[in-house]
Amino acid sequence: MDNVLCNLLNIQYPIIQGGMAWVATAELAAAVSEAGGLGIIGAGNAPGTIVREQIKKAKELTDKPFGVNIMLLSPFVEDVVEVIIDEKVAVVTTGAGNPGKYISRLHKADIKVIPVVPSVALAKRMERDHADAVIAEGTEAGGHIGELTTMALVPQIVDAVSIPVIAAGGIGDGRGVIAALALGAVGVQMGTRFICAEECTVHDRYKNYILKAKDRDAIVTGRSTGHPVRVLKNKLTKQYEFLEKHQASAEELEKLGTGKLKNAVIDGDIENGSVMAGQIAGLITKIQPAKEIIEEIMNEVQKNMQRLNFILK
Ligand SMILES: O=C(O)COc1ccc(-c2c[nH]c(CNC(=O)Nc3ncc(Sc4ccccn4)s3)n2)cc1
Repeated sequence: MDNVLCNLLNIQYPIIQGGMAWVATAELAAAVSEAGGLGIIGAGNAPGTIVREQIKKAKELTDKPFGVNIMLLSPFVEDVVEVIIDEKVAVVTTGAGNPGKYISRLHKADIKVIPVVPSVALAKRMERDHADAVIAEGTEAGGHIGELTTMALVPQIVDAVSIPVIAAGGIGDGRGVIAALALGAVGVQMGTRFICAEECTVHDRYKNYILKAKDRDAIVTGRSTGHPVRVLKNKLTKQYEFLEKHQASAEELEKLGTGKLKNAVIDGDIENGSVMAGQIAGLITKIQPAKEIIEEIMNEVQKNMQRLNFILK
């Protein structure tokens, strides 16, 4: 497609898969890239050695461009940046912090840098720091989130910066893609929908918990710690809410949450693990190959654009 994002990243469709910690492995990233989107490996809190293994595996699975997401709360960020440069990864997205100090080093290695931003202020700072684009992620998203909705955040960032804006948060089908483009975005990033891709390696119980989720099941915990995270309701969130209600310390809350994403993703413990997912979970009804997800979404875009043209003429 002749689209700003497709031309920037050399991809067929303006669809990026979210680089979710523990969830976005090489298998998922390669399948999304093979299908014409941009697959992203989620570095999460993993050390450089693990990230390098994932990059090498993705290179075996696809010749198409793929990226790596750097989670800026990780203790291994410096090491991961060096591995990404050494492995000549095409694109880096970043989350949960300000990547400003890494951008010039990544650009020197001819790597595109696309930070996730939850606010206009950070989007403007990223433009000043020469980011190639920004992902404006609304609070509807799963995992670590900001406070503004996608509907409110995206147009304000589009008006505030001149670099391309990608919309994320609460987007799960062709209607969401059209809405994002209407708000001025050049493409979308989706996380929760791709967790339900066949190639995603999370435990089946995690995927099925998303399929069973209703519109109000994706709730926010941890606001009191300064690191709000959106997850699906379960026993863990009830424990978390009890502790937050009784003014537990940030350390106690941190202790409760540590390692819980892995428990859900690897062990399939959907009751006591952290089942990170966005508010769009209630819209997702099936597990499909990544190629089928992307083709279905692009068909919905075409069909709904015709419907819109009809209504608006
Ligand atoms: O430095 C500042 O000005 C603050 O900057 C930022 C603040 C927030 C963000 C932000 C919001 N959303 C994203 C992208 N999404 C994400 O990063 N989602 C994530 N999900 C799970 C993650 S691992 C984690 C992290 C915290 C607690 C528990 N686990 S990271 N980035 C980006 C920058």
